[in-house]
Amino acid sequence: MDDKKQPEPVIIESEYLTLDATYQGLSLQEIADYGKKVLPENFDHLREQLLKGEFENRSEGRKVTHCLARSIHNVVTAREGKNRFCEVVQLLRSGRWLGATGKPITDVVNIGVGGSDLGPMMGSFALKEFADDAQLHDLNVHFVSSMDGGQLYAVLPIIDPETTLFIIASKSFTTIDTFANVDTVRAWIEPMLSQEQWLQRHVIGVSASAQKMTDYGIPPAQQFTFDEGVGGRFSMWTAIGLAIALSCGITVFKQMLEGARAMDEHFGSQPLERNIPLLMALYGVYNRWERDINNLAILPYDGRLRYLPNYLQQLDMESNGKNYTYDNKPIDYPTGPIIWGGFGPNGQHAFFQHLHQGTEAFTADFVVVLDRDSKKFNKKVVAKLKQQQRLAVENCLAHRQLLYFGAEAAAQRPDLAYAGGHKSSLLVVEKLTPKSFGGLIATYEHKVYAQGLIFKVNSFDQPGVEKGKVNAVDLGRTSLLVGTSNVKIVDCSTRYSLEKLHKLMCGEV
Ligand SMILES: O=P(O)(O)OC[C@H]1O[C@H](O)[C@H](O)[C@@H](O)[C@@H]1O
Repeated sequence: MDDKKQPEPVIIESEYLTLDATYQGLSLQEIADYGKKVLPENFDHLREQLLKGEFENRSEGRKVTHCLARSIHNVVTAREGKNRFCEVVQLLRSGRWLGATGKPITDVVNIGVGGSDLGPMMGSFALKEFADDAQLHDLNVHFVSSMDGGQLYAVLPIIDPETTLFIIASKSFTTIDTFANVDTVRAWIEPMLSQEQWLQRHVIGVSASAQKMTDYGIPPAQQFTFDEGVGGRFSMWTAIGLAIALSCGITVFKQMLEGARAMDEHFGSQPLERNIPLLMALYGVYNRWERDINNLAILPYDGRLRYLPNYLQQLDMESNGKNYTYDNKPIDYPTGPIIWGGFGPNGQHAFFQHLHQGTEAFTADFVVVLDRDSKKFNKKVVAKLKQQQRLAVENCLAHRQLLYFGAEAAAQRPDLAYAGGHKSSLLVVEKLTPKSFGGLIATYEHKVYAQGLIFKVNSFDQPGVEKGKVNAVDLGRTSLLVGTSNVKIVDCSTRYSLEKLHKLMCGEV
């Protein structure tokens, strides 16, 4: 197979990140020529518009402004115009924020879903070890997103209403999942605190709508807003990232923004042949259109990045999973792929068998971090941890090599034949730092943007999800009617479960 010949190296370095696209099996010249064919003629202008916050999100009638959000100066309360964000982070991290009964806050629960959960959770987890050690007070940060209350079930027993603060994170401040969790919390605090006490000392709201937070009863000094033009899946750079700042400190948060800004600069200034997000976008489109591969596995080989696949799933699939163009014409060609994946080293012991010898086509992004420092352990332990990091990198390289080149089997062992030929990229981060992390996430944002332009979709709306929400409300109304004569359910499968649910709720089963 041609594909398995020694490929030409395609290795592009940037400040925090290297893209090794050698195993995409297309030379730099070939992918650059492809780019010239598929990129819109005015790509340079559109790229500049994005970076300046001037790109038009047509269906929602506003500009796309997440690149402007990458500055701590923008993470302020709209109300007071001063940097209350930093102040609040410092108060909470130093134990000087007291609850209504005078006890310091020890636990913070971020209640949000989608973009109001995935970014803050990923960032807090990835950057925890960089937490500013000078803090006097240890703050535990928890995440609750699921509408079924399953996560609350686990968190409520380990926190105390008197020492817990809740971040209600919701761009729209209407999402039912989030407010279902908040309602349960409001019932839970009752024996210890009044609703008034809770709102005054135990809640921070983050939303694009100050009015909705005020209507909800959140004091202005505990409200953080951000621009409507920042989509939910692009909002971790705004006050939605409060949980990251609380977990790791304001310096870490600022450095993360700085890393993202450096990648904005790279994306905006580098020619196609040296532009990492753009090359990633082009290889992705090539795999989708020319090789007919419908999925991309995200495989981080560093435990700190274990939530990256979940995050990128929303970023990419909600942005480019579209079958209509930005000017509302039906699309008859493939658009964004299915994004899936998981923590690479553990995946080796779980789903990699299918990658090596299954019958489906896929592509993958392997993400490795070469080295790590830790001031938290003695020299001997640090040396061991470095060896572990190296072990993970070597495993990553070995598997991806086998996936690309395959292996011949001896005549008597056909089960050991690996067809190979699987295309992948390798993203190399020398050391995971707040800056390189910010740069990595911004790389994917720009990749998704460039692909959206090629697919001719609006990457910044999500009407399918919104229709799903409306249907869920309708079904909820129908559900209440089950058991009465005027119920209208469209299909037998939905009827079966609703009737069973109704009986359970009425105690008939
Ligand atoms: O932040 P919120 O307004 O609560 O929205 C949370 C999530 O809900 C939705 O269903 C959207 O599809 C997501 O893009 C969004 O991140």
